Amino acid sequence: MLEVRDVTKRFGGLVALNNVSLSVSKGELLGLIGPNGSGKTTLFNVITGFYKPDGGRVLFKGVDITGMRPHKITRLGIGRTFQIPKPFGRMTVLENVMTAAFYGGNASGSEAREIAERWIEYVKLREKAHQEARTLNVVERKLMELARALSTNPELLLLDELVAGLNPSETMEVANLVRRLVDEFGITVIMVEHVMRAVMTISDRVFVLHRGMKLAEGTPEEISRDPKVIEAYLGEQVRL
Ligand SMILES: Nc1ncnc2c1ncn2[C@@H]1O[C@H](COP(=O)(O)OP(=O)(O)OP(=O)(O)O)[C@@H](O)[C@H]1O
Repeated sequence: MLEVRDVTKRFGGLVALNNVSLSVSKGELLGLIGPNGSGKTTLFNVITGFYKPDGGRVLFKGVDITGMRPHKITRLGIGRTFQIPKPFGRMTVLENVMTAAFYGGNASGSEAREIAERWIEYVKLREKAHQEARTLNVVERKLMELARALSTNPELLLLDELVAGLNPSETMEVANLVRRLVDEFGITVIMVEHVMRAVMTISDRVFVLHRGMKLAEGTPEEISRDPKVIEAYLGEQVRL
């Protein structure tokens, strides 16, 4: 479904991604982890066209999408959430999600409403659908962000720290919603996450970035006992 081949991205003298290769199969949930500043968000930005890589290629379903504009990539079937959601605060939840379906998913007006309502229901925000987005709390904003990404009708969904800032029970609730997207809807997911319990519980496979390079890749069990990974995280407040 997705193939990242030897991608390099520099910011001035800083090499944020150094020859990174990664592939994801259809229906897989890949956890993407790594200490702060290891290049996770940069990789998402390269895949979704927000950054043009300095080297390497990105292929989606066999099509070379390297350097394509973000809206075009969305329409090809790659959706994403952002680490810091920026909703239209004075628009309602429904309007926010409909906008994503309309512009990102290319749906007509009535279709957009139907799609938006379906995903709002899925993320359990139905009771808030007619409230302004600015009235939502942290969890609800995250869920609305997820509904917006889903409304663009993605085959591949990139989630950037979706559960950051949530309490442990909210975290597992949202993590389970994500797992169901894969199991019930066949959506392929790459999830960047610092909350190890969530990543290790729901991922099929985990990919570890460290200083812009691949450090390790394997099942959650393999990764949590990999000495290289444990060392990379030493000094960070994470439990593998
Ligand atoms: N637009 C930019 N301009 C300059 N440097 C950048 C830019 N975006 C990212 N970087 C740098 O690239 C490196 C990788 O950053 P990135 O945000 O991808 O890491 P991350 O793994 O997502 O980190 P975190 O877990 O803290 O979100 C960091 O050193 C960061 O400061």
